[in-house]
Amino acid sequence: MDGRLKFYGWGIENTGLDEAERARLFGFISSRLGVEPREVAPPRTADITLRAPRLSLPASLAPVLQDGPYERLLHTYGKSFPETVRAFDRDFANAPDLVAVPANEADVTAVLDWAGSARVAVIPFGCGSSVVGGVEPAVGDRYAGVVSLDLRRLDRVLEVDATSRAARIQAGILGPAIEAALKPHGMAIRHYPQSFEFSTLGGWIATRSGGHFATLYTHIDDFVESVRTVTPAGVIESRRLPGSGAGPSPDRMIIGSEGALGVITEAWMRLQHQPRFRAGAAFGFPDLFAAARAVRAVGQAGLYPSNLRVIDNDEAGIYGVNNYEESLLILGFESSDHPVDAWMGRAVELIQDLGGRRHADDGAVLRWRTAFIRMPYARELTVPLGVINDTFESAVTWDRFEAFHTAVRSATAAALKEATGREGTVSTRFTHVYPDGPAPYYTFNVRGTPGQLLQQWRHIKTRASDALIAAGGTITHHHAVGRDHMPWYRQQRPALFGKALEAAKAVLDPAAILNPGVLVP
Ligand SMILES: Cc1cc2nc3c(=O)[nH]c(=O)nc-3n(C[C@H](O)[C@H](O)[C@H](O)COP(=O)(O)OP(=O)(O)OC[C@H]3O[C@@H](n4cnc5c(N)ncnc54)[C@H](O)[C@@H]3O)c2cc1C
Repeated sequence: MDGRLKFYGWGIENTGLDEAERARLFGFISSRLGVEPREVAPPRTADITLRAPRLSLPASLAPVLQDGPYERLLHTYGKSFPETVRAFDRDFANAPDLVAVPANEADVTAVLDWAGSARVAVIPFGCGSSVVGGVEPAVGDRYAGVVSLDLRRLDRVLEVDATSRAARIQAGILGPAIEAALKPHGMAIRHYPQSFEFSTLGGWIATRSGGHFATLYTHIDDFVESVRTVTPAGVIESRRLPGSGAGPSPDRMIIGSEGALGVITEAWMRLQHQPRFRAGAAFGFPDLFAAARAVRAVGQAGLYPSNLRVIDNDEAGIYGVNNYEESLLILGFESSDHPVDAWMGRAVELIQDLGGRRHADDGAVLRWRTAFIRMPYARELTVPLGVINDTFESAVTWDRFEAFHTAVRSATAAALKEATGREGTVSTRFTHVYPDGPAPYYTFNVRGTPGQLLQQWRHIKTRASDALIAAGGTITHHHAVGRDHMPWYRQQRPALFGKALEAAKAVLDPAAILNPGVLVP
């Protein structure tokens, strides 16, 4: 990575939207939200006074621990809306006392040993792209202090097993570095979350991230062959196996453990050969429900397209894909082995039978994809102008989908008005699709009131989350639980399962130092 990460926004310092992209963003917030665009300077390290570290550096860990202001600021927040608001408010009250940057697994163990004996909380940190409050050191006053444990020096692909198509990869490596290391072998994981450039393998595993494939290999889970985790009680490493029926899976306990059970240090990951055959098309539908019927037909036909996304009329309009006149269905197939025309042909037939209007070219798809990749840079421009912008995602079975969507969308739209007194926008897309249901992803925007943005956001988030749990969805399909989703995660998970998780945590992390407040209260 060239340059330093921003501690208040997306990507590297001095990068962001270009002039044309800013003009489009500012056009949207002024015409749709009534916000007067202007440029606001972001926070600088020198603007912020941090509390003095409550911990002194133990001599034995001196090469691993840092207490410089930039490192402490960078490790205070992830990239969620409320975190960005607080960063622009120069509120870094929960900054970690120290940042640990271990060079190897022995360093990780040493940090955990010291933290356990000194009652210090430890927050595992990949690249801080959490959007659910997963990395903020907000741990209350039960602890003598907090250390953020950044895995960025564990950044190598260690071994490639070309026969089994798998690689042993360290947890702190960023997406593009995995890609570069595997390229000479003609392989890749082919897991591309939108945050690919600035997120790590360990973060993906810890959060059960959702990636490129819209069907079949939707989550990182599907690519994990085995995983190695350092816990305060010792190391757990699962056996490399293509599959196993030997009891509950140890990998399943670690995948999605969000830094609360241990520090993932490396994993054997299943690889794919690079695709040689591809086919794709875009279709228009009058509305989301019409497109959803076609998606269900393709999703249940056993064709498993790599791409099967829907972007509703609002999302298409906001992203500049069209003029809000239709929902866009994007279809794609890929294979490293065989032509995909037969699968493509059948999917096109199903979609057209259900009313899809095939686009003559892929202009709309390209416009959407470009805006989608660049969108993360928008928040640092809109937050200081008082725009409340956030996303949330879920999954629900097809039998409930239409009622679910109607309830969630209307609760969210109503909450925007209740919170701010103003109309906002709510748009939807499907990120992933299963034979038994879709994963809908919602984005909302509204002009908020500077000084009250956090309370207004909290009201909207609560109403939307209540609605999606009441309508039978999950509080998260791939963004994870973090601190923000805990109230609804507790409602969703079976109570006895919660107890079993607490018991597992008590064994693996007896002093309860790991990411307190996440997954286990
Ligand atoms: C613009 C944007 C787009 C996004 N797009 C997607 C998307 O398409 N799909 C998706 O699933 N998510 C997405 N996310 C969310 C986020 O990128 C994912 O949750 C990602 O997996 C986090 O990776 P990270 O390395 O940044 O982890 P961090 O944010 O640093 O950490 C996330 C959580 O994992 C824990 N953790 C991190 N590393 C380890 C480790 N080695 N061992 C144990 N625990 C660890 C942390 O304690 C924390 O609880 C997006 C976020 C942003 C800001």
